[in-house]
Amino acid sequence: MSRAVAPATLTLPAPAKLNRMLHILGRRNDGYHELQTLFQFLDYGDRLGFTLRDDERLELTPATDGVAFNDNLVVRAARALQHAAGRPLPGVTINLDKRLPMGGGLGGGSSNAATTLLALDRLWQLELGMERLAALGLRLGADVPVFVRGFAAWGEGVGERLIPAPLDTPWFVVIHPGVEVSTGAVFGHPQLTRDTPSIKMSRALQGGKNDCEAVVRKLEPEIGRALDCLREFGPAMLTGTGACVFCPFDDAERALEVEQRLLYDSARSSQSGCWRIFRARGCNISPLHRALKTTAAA
Ligand SMILES: C[C@@](CO)(OP(=O)(O)O)[C@H](O)COP(=O)(O)OP(=O)(O)OC[C@H]1O[C@@H](n2ccc(N)nc2=O)[C@H](O)[C@@H]1O
Ligand SMILES: Nc1ncnc2c1ncn2[C@@H]1O[C@H](COP(=O)(O)OP(=O)(O)O)[C@@H](O)[C@H]1O
Repeated sequence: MSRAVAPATLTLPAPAKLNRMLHILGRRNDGYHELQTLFQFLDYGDRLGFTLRDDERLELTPATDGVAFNDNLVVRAARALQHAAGRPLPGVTINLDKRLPMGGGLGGGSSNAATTLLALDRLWQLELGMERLAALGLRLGADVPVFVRGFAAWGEGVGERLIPAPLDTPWFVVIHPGVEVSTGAVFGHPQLTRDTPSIKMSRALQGGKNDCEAVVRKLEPEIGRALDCLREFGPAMLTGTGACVFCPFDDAERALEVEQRLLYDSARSSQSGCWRIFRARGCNISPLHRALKTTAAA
């Protein structure tokens, strides 16, 4: 049977995610927390370009600010695939066009890792399959599997048990309040709510809360200010462990109006003076998977 010729170059999106709600049910023996969450993608994110090389080197351009080469989730994902393949593979130059704020609760690093796994699986013609790729992803971070699988999902466990979630797909106005919170600091906080009873997805789809909000407000009051500001316009929430907050709108025009109002007002509302505000549409199929379907050989 003849195989399709694999492309030598691929350019693909690495979308952001939002947690439309996030409950913490308890703490496991290994210290990780059992969650229930609704993941949804945004049609906004980073972009990665992959070009096969004539040698065996792995290159990443430009360097990611504040992240060492060997710690970069893009590099770790490429190495995990090389290891799984168990045979020598051509090198690759990876270009990362970073737009998502790091540590913002938008899952940028995890999304970069997932895009790398799927792109190199195709370029290197490994055909490892979804289950293997999601399992490799989980070793890189709890949020990687949802980006690998590519459907909006009800996530349980640490977010690795995923079933498709029929979420509405509003427009969102997102604020990055110009501060950072560490995921570890939130999960390690003594006052974190850790005893929310388990619910069914159908109930979560009716609207929910983020159990990290109270602790995140304590750790970074600027995030609380951004939330309060957005709540003047609708049911705003925190994504993941922050720092980003978001508010859904049924129509694009209203989202644009709110975005512009916030851009105008943010100098007054913010204390950090560096809020970043953007608008994006929620999607239940990842832009990565849409692009992979349509990307032909370069
Ligand atoms: C909470 C979520 C929800 O989407 O959002 P983010 O705000 O980080 O995007 C994620 O599950 C985060 O996943 P991820 O960002 O990969 O977390 P990791 O780097 O694996 O974890 C950092 C640290 O947070 C703690 N941690 C993380 C996840 C979890 N379910 N329980 C935990 O206790 C652990 O102490 C861990 O060492
Ligand atoms: N390619 C990458 N992009 C972003 N962050 C990365 C990357 N590689 C490693 N990291 C590390 O992962 C951490 C979490 O990043 P990110 O996934 O963007 O945020 P969050 O988990 O809050 O949604 C960053 O603070 C950074 O140290």
